[in-house]
Amino acid sequence: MDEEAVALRSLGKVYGTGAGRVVALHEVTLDFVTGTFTAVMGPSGSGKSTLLQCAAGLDRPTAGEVYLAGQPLSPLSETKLTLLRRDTVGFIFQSFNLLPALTAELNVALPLRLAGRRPSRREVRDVLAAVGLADRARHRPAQLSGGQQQRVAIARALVSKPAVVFADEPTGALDSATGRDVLALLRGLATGGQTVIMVTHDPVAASYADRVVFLADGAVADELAAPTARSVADRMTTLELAGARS
Ligand SMILES: Nc1ncnc2c1ncn2[C@@H]1O[C@H](COP(=O)(O)OP(=O)(O)OP(=O)(O)O)[C@@H](O)[C@H]1O
Repeated sequence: MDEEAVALRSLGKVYGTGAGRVVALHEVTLDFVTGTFTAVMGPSGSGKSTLLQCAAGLDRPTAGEVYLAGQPLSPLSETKLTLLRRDTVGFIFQSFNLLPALTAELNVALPLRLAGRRPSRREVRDVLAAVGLADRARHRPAQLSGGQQQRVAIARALVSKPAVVFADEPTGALDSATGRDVLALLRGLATGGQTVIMVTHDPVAASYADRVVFLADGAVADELAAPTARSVADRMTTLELAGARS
């Protein structure tokens, strides 16, 4: 399975028991080929965030298997899983989770320091430059705009050069111009050989991907290759109408 950076096999996730039981994912089988950019879309509650959390090894599925870099996750202890995540994946969330007391460069360096490495200033400055923040390295989050903070968070996710980048609504809090910059950056990562998996509600954001996977009621409802904003929006309307009828 070396061509797939991430593979999901008959993945299931059930939350709660009895009357409070929710089936968030059911029999989801998907491959995310190395060097591709996939957008995951679907109505609210369709299981997008759950899929991302399970695929990234942040949450355990209740059925099926996740393969990350060819490695099945279910046999791994929490410690081994943490190490694999640290070496393999980067996360970008809508909330930036930067440490307010640290400068941009210290925020970016943090994951490497936590992994016991002492990153060179050059390494950190290069990744800040890649997100267009070369001149902001010494600024703290409160001295940066929302878009700049998101780019610091992206630099932090990228500094360890992860094989797989997971992004949950990465442009949700950004204005459209900054959002486009972030999407172009994610597109560039995939072109450079990293694998990007992004949850979004926005057809324009999805159009930057190579493929869109549509979820409905915790299952894969459809896929679209070479998406355009128009084709994604049309497909979503069709799925929503089908959902409203069922
Ligand atoms: N920790 C939890 N406990 C119980 N139910 C949960 C939990 N997390 C998610 N769910 C339920 O699982 C289903 C899928 O949720 P999920 O957050 O994955 O959907 P989503 O497609 O990301 O939604 P949204 O677009 O609104 O963020 C929903 O019915 C949700 O209420």
